[in-house]
Amino acid sequence: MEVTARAPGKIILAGEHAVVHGYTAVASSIDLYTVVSLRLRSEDEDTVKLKLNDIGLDFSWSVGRIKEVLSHLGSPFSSTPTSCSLETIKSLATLVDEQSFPETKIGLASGVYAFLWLYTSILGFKPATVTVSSELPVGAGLGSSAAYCVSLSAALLALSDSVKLDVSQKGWSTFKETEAELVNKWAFEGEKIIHGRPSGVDNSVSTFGNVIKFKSGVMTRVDSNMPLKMLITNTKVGRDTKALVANVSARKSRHPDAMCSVLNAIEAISDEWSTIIQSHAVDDLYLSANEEKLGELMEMNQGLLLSIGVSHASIENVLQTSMKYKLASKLTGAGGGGCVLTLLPTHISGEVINKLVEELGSFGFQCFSAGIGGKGVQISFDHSS
Ligand SMILES: Nc1ncnc2c1ncn2[C@@H]1O[C@H](COP(=O)(O)OP(=O)(O)OP(=O)(O)O)[C@@H](O)[C@H]1O
Ligand SMILES: C[C@@](O)(CCO)CC(=O)[O-]
Ligand SMILES: [Mg+2]
Repeated sequence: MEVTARAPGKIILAGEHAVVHGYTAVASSIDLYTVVSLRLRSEDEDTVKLKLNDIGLDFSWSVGRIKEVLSHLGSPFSSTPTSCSLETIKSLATLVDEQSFPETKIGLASGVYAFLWLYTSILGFKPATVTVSSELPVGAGLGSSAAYCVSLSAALLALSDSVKLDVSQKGWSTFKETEAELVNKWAFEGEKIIHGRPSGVDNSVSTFGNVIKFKSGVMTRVDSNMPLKMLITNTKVGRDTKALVANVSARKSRHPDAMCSVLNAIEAISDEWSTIIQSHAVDDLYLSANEEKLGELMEMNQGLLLSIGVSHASIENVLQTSMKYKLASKLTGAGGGGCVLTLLPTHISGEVINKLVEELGSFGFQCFSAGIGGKGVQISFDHSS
């Protein structure tokens, strides 16, 4: 039996970083997916194989070796969502090191630890082949880590005893609410291994899809009534969410009062975002006025993100370029490089967009658009294998 799970990436419309400290963020899923396929192997094959197509790495562990390395920690682990201890991460690192992880890709190792933790906790020691491939740029602010953890958790749970699914269904299907919550909780545990201190907004929007508001671990669905179009520019400057989040926390402990004021201002921006996108446009004039307000909110949010230290010269370059066309932009996700959003108002001409994309392209940046606010995680069973 083979199962395939796909989980969407996301854009943060307002409130990244602030959300880590208990302030509101607004996020939306996008129609770019990470896809995980999981095939259980017969017991005599005795290996767990992981193929990470986007980063060009393959792993293969014998089940016996995994048991040997983890048994002193009390594995098989609890099959309910549990945090991975530091001691366990050290043992998982042993399993990864034995596969001669290339030094140049060492920043990607935590994703493999997250896989091993989710795998051994949810499926125990069943031999299997797991393949991951993604339409999302990895480590660029579009929630690749969350889409990875959500799609992995979904595929693993789909073939576990913790979830009872109708395997006769054909095509993509969604999870029931309680099952989706379980997927989300496991994905959060995976995100903790990759991020250190995730707020939970990324895995929640990847699991449940659409537009959400998120504060202090609590998700509220936002009924968006506005057609939103964003140009996404990938600066291709590599960055690491874990390090950026840690830097913001350090700045907060150095300047608690100033940072508190900034984070409060970001929360006010998120709240206004969610009010505006929920309102029904009565006519074109009303829609244009709301688009202008969202543009201003993006400019203010970006200014505040600069003040907490997560912008980057490449991001500022995108802002200045889009400003020449009177368009508002902000970074999305953790910043420090990665992707920038530019709001494309309904009545913008195709000619302006083409010129902007060409100019951004001349700096080596890559522009694309994505559908905003689609479904969350889905699964599909293949009965032929
Ligand atoms: N398709 C993938 N294959 C393998 N590992 C992945 C994949 N997608 C994400 N990862 C893991 O997630 C890490 C990137 O996560 P990170 O949080 O830094 O970036 P992001 O999630 O793309 O951006 P943001 O958190 O700002 O939205 C990688 O280093 C890797 O460990
Ligand atoms: C930077 C951050 O706020 C968003 C990353 O997409 C981190 C988080 O919320 O976990
Ligand atoms: Mg991430």
